[in-house]
Amino acid sequence: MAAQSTLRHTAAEEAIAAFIDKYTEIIRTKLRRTSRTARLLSTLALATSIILAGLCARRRWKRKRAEREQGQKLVRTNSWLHNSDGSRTIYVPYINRDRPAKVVIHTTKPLTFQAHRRLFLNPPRVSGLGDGHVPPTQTKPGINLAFLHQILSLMSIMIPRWNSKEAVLLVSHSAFLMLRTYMSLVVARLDGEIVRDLVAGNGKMFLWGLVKWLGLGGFASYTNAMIKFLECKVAIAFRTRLTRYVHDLYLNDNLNYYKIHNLDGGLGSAADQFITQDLSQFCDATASLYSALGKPFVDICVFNYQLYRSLGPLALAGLVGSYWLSGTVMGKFSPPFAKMKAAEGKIEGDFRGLHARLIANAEEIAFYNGAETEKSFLNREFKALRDWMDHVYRTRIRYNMLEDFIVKYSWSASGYLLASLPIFLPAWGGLGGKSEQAGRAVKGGRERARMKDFITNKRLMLSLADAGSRVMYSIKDLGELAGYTSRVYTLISTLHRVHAAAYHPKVGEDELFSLSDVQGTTQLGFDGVRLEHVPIVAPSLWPQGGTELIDSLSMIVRQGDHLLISGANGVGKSAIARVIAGLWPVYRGLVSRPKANGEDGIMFLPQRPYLSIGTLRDQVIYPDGEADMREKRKTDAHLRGVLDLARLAYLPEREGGWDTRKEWKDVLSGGEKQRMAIARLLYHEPRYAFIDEGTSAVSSDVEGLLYDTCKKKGITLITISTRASLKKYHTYHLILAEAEQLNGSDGGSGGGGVRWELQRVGTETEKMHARRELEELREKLAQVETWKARHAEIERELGKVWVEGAGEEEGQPLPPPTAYVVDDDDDDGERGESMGKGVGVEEQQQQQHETEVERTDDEADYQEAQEMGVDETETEGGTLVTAEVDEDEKSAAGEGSGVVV
Ligand SMILES: Nc1ncnc2c1ncn2[C@@H]1O[C@H](COP(=O)(O)OP(=O)(O)OP(=O)(O)O)[C@@H](O)[C@H]1O
Repeated sequence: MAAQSTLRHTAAEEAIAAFIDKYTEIIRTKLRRTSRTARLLSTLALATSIILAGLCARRRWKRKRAEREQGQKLVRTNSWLHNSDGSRTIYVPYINRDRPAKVVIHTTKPLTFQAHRRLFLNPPRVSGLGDGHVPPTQTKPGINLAFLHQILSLMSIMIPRWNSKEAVLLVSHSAFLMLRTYMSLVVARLDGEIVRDLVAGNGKMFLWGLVKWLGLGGFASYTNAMIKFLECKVAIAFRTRLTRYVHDLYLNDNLNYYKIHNLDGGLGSAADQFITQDLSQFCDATASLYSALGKPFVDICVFNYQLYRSLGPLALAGLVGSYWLSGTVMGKFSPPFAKMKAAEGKIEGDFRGLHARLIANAEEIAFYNGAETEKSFLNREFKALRDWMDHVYRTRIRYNMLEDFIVKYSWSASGYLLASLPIFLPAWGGLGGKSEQAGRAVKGGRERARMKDFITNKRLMLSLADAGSRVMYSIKDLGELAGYTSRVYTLISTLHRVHAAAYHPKVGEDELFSLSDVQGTTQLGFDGVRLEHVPIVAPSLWPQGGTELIDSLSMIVRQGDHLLISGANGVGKSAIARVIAGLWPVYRGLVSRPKANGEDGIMFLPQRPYLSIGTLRDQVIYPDGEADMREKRKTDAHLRGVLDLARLAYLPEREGGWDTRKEWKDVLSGGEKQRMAIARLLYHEPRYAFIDEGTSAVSSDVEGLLYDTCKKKGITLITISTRASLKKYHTYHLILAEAEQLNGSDGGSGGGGVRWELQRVGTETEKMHARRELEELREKLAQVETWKARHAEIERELGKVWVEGAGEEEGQPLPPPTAYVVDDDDDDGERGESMGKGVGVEEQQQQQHETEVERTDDEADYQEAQEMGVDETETEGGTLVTAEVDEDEKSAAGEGSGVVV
């Protein structure tokens, strides 16, 4: 054996050596024939190309390394890159890879949205999705024409071009599906052959059949795995397209993310459920249905043809008949899966929404100790979900029974029947029948031929039954897909409606101040903030009309004219900011404002400070990212200066640097959050800024400094506050108040009874107003003096009544008025006076009763005054100040005696 192996080894080596010699000789001969110069040149070319390839490889490696480092830095700083074509490059950290993945995101073009409006806002009448009017009315989800229109419309987003990645994935998926069908055919034939050889006792062929079987099995397994893989890839690709499209439509300058909840209301409060869960389920269902329907469809065509050939036309008619019957019966008894899925999505969304609310408001709920109440809300919602799921499962039992019986048993029975055709009715039995007739002549070969044909046909029929059952099961899946499709279509059509402001009422149904009644104009690019005859209206959800807060407001704020807007709670102060920011519609009149948000434009600081996810740096520069900051040539040192001005210089050290990531809304205190908002203002340096109660939690000394800093930076401030004390930092004062509270106003009046008045701070008119107010206060004070005198008089009289004791005359002494301290010194004279006046018992009792009533009223007033801690409000030189109650005056007013004026 060893000698044999050595021999074989030597032979192999010799063969290799001969091969090398042969080709070396060829090269040598060729080289000998070429000239010296050619040889030199080719050597040079070879060396150059090697050097160039090396250089390229090095450069490529360097670029990759720089890219990787940049990616890691961008991930750390929560930032991205702007590309010249308007796209963004972001780096996504992989969980089990040290390198982040690079993703380029292209924003959907406005033209694409316009082109798609036709599909989502003006569906064809035949689809039954509304009557051509926008917004389209909702249809019941189901397998109908509306479903066809919806899925085709969504397909135009998911597969935008025939050469897109998604189309390529689908084509490869289809190729593998067809390959698997072909393999099933080959397997069916091989199965028949193996059984035939086994029955015939042909061992060699039987073993060879097994080898082929195993080889085929390996390839079939690969095909199946690829089908699954490509199905998932298609689902992810669809989801990526749809999610990016929805995000571009949802989060843009038109503020659709605000309007969809606050103005349109078409999605309820669960847009997140639509975008996350429903969208993902829709994509999974579409991709799996493609393979669930695509493969069985191909299978059915191919296997039916094969069976037609081997079993004859009667078998084909039988097969088609059994499909038709099964489809009709199952269709009749099928529950409305689409509707059920759509309803399930909604209830799931509501439940999830409640949990999201709990997380967002955890601190507030914890302070109120509201866990029990929140739990009962959650349990109630979950019960609704559970009841619904119970109902769905119960409905499914009947359908599953029917489905199982039809697919597993009735089809196999008909399969046996059809397979017996060539045996019992050979004339009608196709190829099988013919071979049956031929086999009768060959003794012994008949059984074997029958066996082979039967096994092949049985396998074909099994595959056919499998394909048919998948089609039948897919009817249910198709119904569920219709439910998801309806939800996703509703999401995108609602977004298109909000984006295009496509609100058209039916004739004669236009409500005042509804979304279809928006007639105002917004002028962007104005250097200032101007409102001309603009009604301030709190909008209601479409199609209801809004509530008018102020009927016509006109004002103008120019550079350097700082304006304070004050008024009672709920009067509509923030509403003005909402109208100017474009959150609420301009129903009438003209609104002019700067175009840009932020630098050189306008900025709005909302009442509730917002802190984003990300690093500490992101909190200061929001809504900019680090890339924007670098583009503006601003550095961390600049940010430190900004924080210093906002009195937050200690934050970077305390929190461990600029790149620290935390849940900032929980980390920063109320005042710190407000100062962070001011820091943002100082970073962006806009020309105009709305500050809505932006310093209410900041101490008054720091408040003054912040205002001065902002003004020094050239920011024109428009402050919204209930505190008139902020007036000293402003040039103008817009007062909003109920009509009766605003005397001598030369402003406008609101339909809701709200009037407005614009005053210049510190002018003669304002001083006059202040003087008038002072006069009124003095008058009130004089009244107080009169009340004091009257009170003393009553006390004296009461004292007399008590001492003389009218009850004594009756033999029933009156109980002493315990709340009153009787001054003995004064008593005698007054008692005499009283007696002299001859006050009767009844009269005295009446007097006492009246005094007690008066005392009760006065005590209530006093308590109120004490709770407020202030006595009256005075106006000095255009600044409202509050005067504390003078302690002496308090006691004089009866604190000591228990009587208050
Ligand atoms: N999204 C909304 N939809 C409908 N009405 C709203 C909406 N937001 C506020 N309102 C109503 O509009 C009115 C004015 O609200 P606004 O927030 O402007 O009050 P405000 O004067 O700023 O009060 P505060 O001093 O309490 O902040 C209130 O009656 C409020 O209930």
